[in-house]
Formats: sequence, structure tokens, C-alpha cells
Amino acid sequence: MILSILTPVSVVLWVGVLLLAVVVAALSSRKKTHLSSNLQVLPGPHGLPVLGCSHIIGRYNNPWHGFSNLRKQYGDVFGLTLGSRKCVVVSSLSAMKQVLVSKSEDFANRPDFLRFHAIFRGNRNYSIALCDWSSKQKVRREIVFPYMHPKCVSFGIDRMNTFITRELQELVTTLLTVENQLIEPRPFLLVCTANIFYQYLCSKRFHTKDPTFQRIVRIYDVVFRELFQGFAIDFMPWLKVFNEKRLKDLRDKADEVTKLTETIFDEHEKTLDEENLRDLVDIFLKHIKGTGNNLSREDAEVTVDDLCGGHSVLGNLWLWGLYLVAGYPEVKERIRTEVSRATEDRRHPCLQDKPALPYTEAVTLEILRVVASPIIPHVATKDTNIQGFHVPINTMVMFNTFDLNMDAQYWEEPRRFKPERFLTKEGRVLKPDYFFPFGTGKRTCLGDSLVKSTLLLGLGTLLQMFDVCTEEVNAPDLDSISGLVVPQKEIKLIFKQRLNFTNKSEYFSCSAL
Ligand code: HEM
Repeated sequence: MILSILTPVSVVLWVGVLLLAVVVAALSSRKKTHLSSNLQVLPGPHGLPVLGCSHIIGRYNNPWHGFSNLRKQYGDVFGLTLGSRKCVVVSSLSAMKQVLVSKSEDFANRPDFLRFHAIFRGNRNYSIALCDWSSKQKVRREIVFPYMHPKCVSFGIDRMNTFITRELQELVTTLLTVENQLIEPRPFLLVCTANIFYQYLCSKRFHTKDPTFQRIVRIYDVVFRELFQGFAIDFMPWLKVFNEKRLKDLRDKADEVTKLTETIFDEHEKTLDEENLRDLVDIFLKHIKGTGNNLSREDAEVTVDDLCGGHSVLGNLWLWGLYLVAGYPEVKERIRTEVSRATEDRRHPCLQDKPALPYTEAVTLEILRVVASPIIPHVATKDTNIQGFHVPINTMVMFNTFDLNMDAQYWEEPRRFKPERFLTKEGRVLKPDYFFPFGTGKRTCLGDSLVKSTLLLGLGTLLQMFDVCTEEVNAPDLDSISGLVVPQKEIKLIFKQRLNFTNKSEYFSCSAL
């Protein structure tokens, strides 16, 4: 993909760029001789002028396979250039922990990709996930973190439970209309997660057939796919001239989402009661009105956009999960038995049932292990080092969690889908320290709680209600899934109803608790 964008351009331009690259390479190799004597130069492959090592990684369908192969040759911490960008790939647990935790200040920034600016109103620093570290980001995280991590018994957990339950009911109703057919469930799952997020963050629910809402969900899906792929323009920003249309298209799509969020903020502002805050939008509005803060309404709006967009990541993960579980009849059976025991099959599972669903929770962790969503790259804020290797300012750090999650040193039979690995002998859920699917340190994920809750209830409810099947004869090939947040080909599943509920509203309430 990276190479495919390099279509022939004028010879003059190429020669100019090559000369420039040679000069830059010469200057940077001179710099190496000035390294402090106790720091080592990063090992790694030599890059070509202009392309860097893009031609090496571009050979792999899944770039993480490329990084894993280079690791065999160059070790747990190696450097390479992709286009004009200096990068480091860290693959060992200790190197990752150093970057994310003990040296988190030195690596607190995010990559400065043109596409990110296009998505976030021309300035990626409006985004909570892709901005550089700043005092504003600290404040923003301090506001969002507690909201996204409600305590066990709290108003926040009740709202989460209510919204997830309501949307699962809607989803089950929809899936019943297409039962026994081979379908692509992704759009249904995305609509379901989008409505959960809009309700939890903005108290806004859309009719699932509302065309504006469906369009917004599709836009988020396109933007999300963009975010999670590497493109030549990220590493060779001078390609901007050939990508104006793509960037404009991204900006236009993002503008549509922005307009919706602006309307939601306007509606909230008119009815704001500072003594009774309804949701995150209200919390932000109250904060903005206060004195001495450095957040603007635009910051707040983009933050909410960004968090709402998380529904797309979750929808795709859930889809991977259903696909994986469909391939393992014994896993489906164990989830069903557990949910049945917790609910007597008179109602769907609720968040209050979590202690009674350790196996289902272990399945969610195993899905996260196998899918191995990459940690968003970090960027060095100053000249620093990783395990004694010199890392210059602005170097992008990529985390090979793909290798970590499949390392036989940590995982028994790593290439088997084995949820019980997360259970103790007593049947309790145990997440080991070397497993951090939501990152660790100062820029950890803010959506983890909503993700874990939706995935637990989403799997429990759908498997209680349906036998979820694939047409594929063999169990899923885990290597073809790992590191790919978005499935490369559309996943198809069959939902066969197995539980007949006599009273639907009783089934979907937790009143029987
Ligand atoms: C579906 C599964 C998800 C996984 C596996 C996941 C994982 C991650 C990871 C690994 C990071 C990077 C941590 C780091 O850089 O150190 C991250 C960051 C982040 N995630 Fe998630 N995430 C998921 C869903 C979500 C959702 C649904 C939301 C929104 C509600 C969300 C919001 C964020 C934000 C805002 C950040 C950046 C935080 C910062 O830079 O300060 N994530 N996530």
C-alpha cells in the first residue's frame, strides 16, 4: 500500500528529493559520532533515500509480521526510517514498560501525521487521543477519566448498564429478523455501539433507521479505518500534493460529525443546570464557564467527537470476538452454561452479574489478546534513550504487542484460543502484568471500561439468545487476525435463535435480580 502511492512523478522532482535525502542522511550520520559515549546507536536496517525502509515493511500484508521478522535480526529495540520519519520498534516487555511507564515524560507525544490534522478540524491537538502532551491534555484527561471509569455501585454504572441493555434489546430484535441467514453483522453492531456511546456521553439516542445517524456511523467507520492504517503520506509528508483530494474528503467527512456534535452542545447549553449535570457534555460546559481553565468549547466538542468515535473500534472488536467464538463450539457452550446459571435464562445478563461470569470475562480478555490492537505510537519529546540506545527527539515509537501477546515465554500454547488461561484454579479472573491491551502509563485508553462492559454483556446476551455460526469449516487462523484492528475481508455470520423468551420486556430488564 505504501509503495502503490508512489506513482511516477516528474524526473526533476525525484532527483531533487533524492539529493535532499542524501544530504539529510549525511548530516544525520555525522550526528551519530557525537553520541554520548555510554549510549549505543540503534541497530536496524539501512533505508533507501526517500523511502527509508518502507519497501521492506511494504512487502508484508500485515506490517507487524514485518517488524517481527526484523526483530529476529536486530533485537528487541531497533530503529528504522519509514520515509523521512525516524522510528523505533520495541518488542520486549521491559522496553515497552520503560517507554510507557518509567520514561513516560520522554515519550508523551503522538505522531504528527497530516491525516490526523485533516480529521480534527485542521489541528490534531484538539483530539484527546492523537494530541501531543500538554497541560491542556492533562486537564482534559482529569475530566474524562473519572467519567469513563464509574465506580462499581454508582449512577454512572447504572447508566452504562441501562444503555447497553437497551441497545442489546434493539440489536437482538434486528437479528431475529435475519435469523438463519448468512449476514454481515458489522453495520448492526456499529449502530448498536454508536447508540450506547451517544447515550452515555451526550444523553442522545437515535432511531436506528435515522438516515442522518446511519450516515454518521458510516463516516466514523471510514475515518476509523483511515486512522488504523499506515499510509505513505504519513511518512513522506511531501506526498501531500498528490493527496489533496483524500485529505479534503477526510476533512469534509469530519465536518459532518462536527456539525452533529455542535448541535448536541447547543441543545445542552440551553438546558444546562450546573447543579444537576447529566453527562460528559454538561461536565465540559460547566468547566468551560469556570474561571482559570484553558479548555475551549472547540476542545470539548472534538474530545466528545473523538470519544464517540471509539464506538467504531469497539464494534470491530466485538465482530472479531463473535467470529472467533463462532469457531469454537466448546467456548460457546461454556459461555451459555455460565450465563444460564447466572440468569436462569429468564433474563439477559446485566453488569451486576459480572462476578458470576468469570469465564465470559476471560473470553473477552482472550479476544483482546489474540486481536492484539496495536498501541497508538508515542513520540519522543526530547533526546533520550531506550535501554541504552540513543533515541533522538521526534522519533516515533511503535510497540510490537503482536509478538508480546504471542510469546511462548509468557503464554502456554500462545497460538491456541484458550480463555481459561485468564482464570485461576479457583475460577477467578486474573489479568497478568505482561498483558496491557489498553496500554499502560500516562496515555492509557479512556474507553476500556465501556469496552469491557459492552463486550461482556454483548457476548453473553448474543450467545444466550443465538447459536452464532460461521460457514468456515476450520477454526479461525489466529495469525491472520493479530494486529489487524479492522477485518480485511467482511466477516459473515449466521444467527440461529436458540432461546425463546415468553416475555420480552421481562427478559430485557434486570428487575428479576
Ligand atoms: C475496543 C477496544 C479498544 C482497545 C483495545 C483500545 C486500546 C487502546 C490503546 C492500546 C491505547 C494507547 C495507550 C497508549 O498510548 O499508551 C488507547 C488510547 C486511547 N483510547 Fe482506546 N482502545 C479501545 C477502545 C476505545 C474506546 C471505545 C474509546 C473511547 C471511548 C477509546 C479511547 C481512547 C483514548 C481517548 C485514547 C488516548 C488517550 C491519550 O492519549 O491520553 N478507546 N486505546
